[in-house]
Amino acid sequence: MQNILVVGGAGYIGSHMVWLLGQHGVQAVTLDNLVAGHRDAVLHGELRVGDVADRALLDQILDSQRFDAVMHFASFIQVGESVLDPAKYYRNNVATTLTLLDAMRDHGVRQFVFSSTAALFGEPAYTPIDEKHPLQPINPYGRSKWMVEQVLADYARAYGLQSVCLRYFNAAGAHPQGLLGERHEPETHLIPLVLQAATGRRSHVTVFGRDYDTPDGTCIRDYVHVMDLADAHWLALQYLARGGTAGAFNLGNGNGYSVQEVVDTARRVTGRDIAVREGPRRAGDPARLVADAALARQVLGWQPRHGSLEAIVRDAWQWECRAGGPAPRRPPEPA
Ligand SMILES: NC(=O)c1ccc[n+]([C@@H]2O[C@H](COP(=O)([O-])OP(=O)(O)OC[C@H]3O[C@@H](n4cnc5c(N)ncnc54)[C@H](O)[C@@H]3O)[C@@H](O)[C@H]2O)c1
Ligand SMILES: O=c1ccn([C@@H]2O[C@H](COP(=O)(O)OP(=O)(O)O[C@H]3O[C@H](CO)[C@@H](O)[C@H](O)[C@H]3O)[C@@H](O)[C@H]2O)c(=O)[nH]1
Repeated sequence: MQNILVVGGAGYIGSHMVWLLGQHGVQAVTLDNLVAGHRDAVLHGELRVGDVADRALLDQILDSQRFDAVMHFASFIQVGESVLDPAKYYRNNVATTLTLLDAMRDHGVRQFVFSSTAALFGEPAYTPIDEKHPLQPINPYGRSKWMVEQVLADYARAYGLQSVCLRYFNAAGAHPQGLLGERHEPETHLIPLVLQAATGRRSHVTVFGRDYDTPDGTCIRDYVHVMDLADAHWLALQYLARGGTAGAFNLGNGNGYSVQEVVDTARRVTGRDIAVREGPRRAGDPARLVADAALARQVLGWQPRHGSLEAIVRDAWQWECRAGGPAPRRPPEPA
C-alpha cells in the first residue's frame, strides 16, 4: 500500500488516520468538503477540498494518480438529527457513497475501508456484541450505515471490490502528543462535553437518564481510543493487501463504562470539579453497548494500546486544554 485516498480525512477520526499514514511512510490524499472537518487537521499529504458527491472531481482525483485503496470516513454523524432529517443522512451517507464506489469501480480501485458503527445493532439482544449479533438499527443514521454495508457485500460479489467495514463503538480520546483531537460543532459526545465542563467552556454536563438497568442507573458504553481505531484501519489495509475478503469487524475494548464513571474519571484526571445536572433519557440510547472484538484481534491482529478509560480521558483532556485546538500547521490555500 503506497497511496491512499482518505475521504473525510479532515474530520476527527480521519485526521488521526491521515497522520498515521504519514508515520508509516504512505502517501495520502484527503478529500473533504470541510462541512465538519478542519483544514489544519490534515497534517500529512495533500488536501483536496470538495464533495465526494462530485463525480467529476472524483474522476479527476482518481485519474491523476494511482490509489491502492480508499478509506471512507465522510458522513453525517448525529443520531438525533438523522431522525429529524433522514433525507440529509440517506443522501450524504448512502447516495454519495454509491458515487464514490462507482468511481472506484470505473477506475479499477478495488480496496475499501468503511467507517461503520455500533449503531447497526440497535437495542442489543446480548452483550458483549459480536459480529453474529442481529443487525437492527433503530435510527436513520444506523440504517444508512447498514445500507452501505449491504451494498459493499453485493459489490464484492459482483465487481470484486473488497472492503472492510469497521464498526466502531464510542470513538474517544485524542492524539497522545496533543497534535489532533475532537472538534465537532456542535459537540454531542460525552467525553468532550464532560471535559469542556471541566475547563469552564460549559457550565455543566447533563446526564441523560439515571433510571437505566445498569449498576448506577446511567448508560454504559465501550470507549475506544481514536489512535487504536487508526491502528485498526492500518491493519485492515494490510489485510486487504494480502488478499483478505470483504468483511465486518467490531471495534471496542470490551469494557463498558457508565456515564457516571466517565464523569468520575474526568474529575480524577483533571483534578477539577465538574458540575452535573440530571436530565431525562435521550431518545434512542440503548442502556449498554459493549463490543466483542475477538474477530478483529484474530483476523486483523488488532491489539488496542490505549484501552483504559483513564488513558482515553487523559489524552482528550490534553487536547481540550488547548481550548479549541492548536494553531494551524498548514498555510491556508488560496481561495
Ligand atoms: N465518532 C464516533 O464515535 C463514531 C462512531 C462510529 C462510527 N463513526 C463514523 O466514523 C466516521 C468519522 O466520524 P468522525 O467522528 O470523525 O466525524 P467527523 O464529522 O469529524 O468527520 C467526517 C468528515 O467528513 C467530511 N464530510 C462529510 N460529508 C462529506 C462529503 N459529502 N464530502 C466530503 N467530505 C465530507 C466532514 O467535513 C468531516 O471532515 C463517520 O463515518 C462516522 O459515522 C464515528
Ligand atoms: O451530554 C451528554 C452526552 C451523552 N450522554 C450519554 O453518554 C453516552 C455516550 O453518548 P455519546 O458520546 O453521544 O455517544 P453515543 O450516543 O453512544 O454514540 C456514539 O457511539 C455510537 C456507537 O456506540 C456511534 O454509533 C455513534 O456514531 C457515536 O456518536 C450515552 O449514554 C449518552 O446518553 C450524556 O449523558 N450526556
